[in-house]
Amino acid sequence: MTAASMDLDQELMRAEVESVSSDNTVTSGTNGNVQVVVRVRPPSNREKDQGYVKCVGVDSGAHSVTLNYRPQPRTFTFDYVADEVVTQEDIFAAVGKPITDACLQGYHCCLIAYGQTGAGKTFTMEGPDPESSGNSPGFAAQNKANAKRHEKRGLIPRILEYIFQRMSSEKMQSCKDVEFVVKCSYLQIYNEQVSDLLDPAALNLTIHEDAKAGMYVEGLQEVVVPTAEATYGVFRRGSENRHVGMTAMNMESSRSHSVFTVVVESQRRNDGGVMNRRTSRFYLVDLAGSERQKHSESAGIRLKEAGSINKSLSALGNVIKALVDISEGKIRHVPYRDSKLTFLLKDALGGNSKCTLIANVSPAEKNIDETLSTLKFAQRAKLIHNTAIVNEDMFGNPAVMGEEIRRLRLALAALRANMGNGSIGEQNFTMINQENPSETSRVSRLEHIISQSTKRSLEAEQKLQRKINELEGTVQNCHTYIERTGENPSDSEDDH
Ligand SMILES: Nc1ncnc2c1ncn2[C@@H]1O[C@H](COP(=O)(O)OP(=O)(O)OP(=O)(O)O)[C@@H](O)[C@H]1O
Repeated sequence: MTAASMDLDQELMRAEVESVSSDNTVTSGTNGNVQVVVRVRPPSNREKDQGYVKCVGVDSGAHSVTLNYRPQPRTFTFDYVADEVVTQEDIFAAVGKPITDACLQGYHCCLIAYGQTGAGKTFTMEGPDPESSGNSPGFAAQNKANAKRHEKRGLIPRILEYIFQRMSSEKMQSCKDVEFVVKCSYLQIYNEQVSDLLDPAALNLTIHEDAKAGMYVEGLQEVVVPTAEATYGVFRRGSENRHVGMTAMNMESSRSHSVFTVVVESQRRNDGGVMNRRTSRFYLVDLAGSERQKHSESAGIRLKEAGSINKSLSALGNVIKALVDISEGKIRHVPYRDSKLTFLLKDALGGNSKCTLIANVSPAEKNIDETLSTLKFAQRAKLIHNTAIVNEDMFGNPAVMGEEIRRLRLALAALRANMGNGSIGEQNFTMINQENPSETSRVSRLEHIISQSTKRSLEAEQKLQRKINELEGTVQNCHTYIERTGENPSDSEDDH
């Protein structure tokens, strides 16, 4: 077995293990629906002072949340539910780790925090505000106070740590060539305008769509980052710019959507010289507060903000609704272009990406209507079906790649035979998909790799053929010249 085939088999085995992981992990199988998590935060001091009444019950075993709504309680089931005692470490283990593993395998990923203002979105994504207890980077637990903060750090610092840890252990363990490059960028969408949080002068940027690269923002700064600490430093710098902007414009954090993007590029060379290059993009999204805006109380800047937030969150709701209709077999136009947020997140919602939504809610009865609306939104999002693929290219010597293609075709044929079906028609494929999803996912991964390799190999062969044609043309010209003049052109060149 070649090194490349061992890599592939290990990769496929890992994907399979992940799709059958334990109940308390939000799994990241090869394809599937948006994963939805609900997190209920503890009551705040303010809620306690105002006569706190609890209205949310969590059954973590049944993955359900019950809202004591009158006259009828309402129960919702999700992929994972976290009550107020669930720690930041638990959330990372259940939600952050599986999606980061998928990102490191080459899938585009997206983690979105949704919920009303004060429901715990920023706490979940980042941890407590560093301003409130010194400017600790959230990594090193140098003293007692820091150790407490360290424990409370949110998903973003933990994800960054994990990405770099896994990359360095792969580099250490692997005897083959492997290179990683990590880049990050940070933007916010405020009043339907995209601005660069790493470059405060870059305002009103434009979002574009590219057939190969997907969605991208023109002029957005992308920083190459060597370590988790450096990446977190970039994130903190952007978050500080967000705060400066907020004070200048007198807005609260929940008035803008922020998107921190981490891009992981990897390149692995196997013994045969075939290169495997993967690029995955990980969006970490902290949305504006989802509470309904009271237009009558808003004026000036607030009115404009309220309008923009309503527009983008209702556009998000409409996109989700259309996608759910599509997953139920209806033909629908998906209005991604109705807001900057939905256009930017086009791939993450219903496209080539794995997506986890964390719906944050307050446990207090006074917020029961907002909580119900968050839970309904989250329940709808659960029905969105994404088709994520590993974003990889293979390239190298055409002969070696030809051998690789042959090997992959054989592996595919063996898999198909294993499924008791020599040629898989569309109908059979769907049937097998239902019966044996893990085998099918192996087949679709192999098919994707074969199609990518075939494309690369064809390109390399065409290039080689063009070179051969060029050389043959030159040789022919030389013969003609010699026949006509009796001179060898290279001799005459030497004369000058
Ligand atoms: N699970 C939790 N455990 C302890 N405290 C929490 C938890 N979730 C949130 N909090 C606290 O609740 C308060 C509000 O949380 P946070 O700022 O994260 O809300 P938010 O949804 O991001 O609000 P906004 O939309 O205004 O940005 C903060 O003081 C935060 O520390």
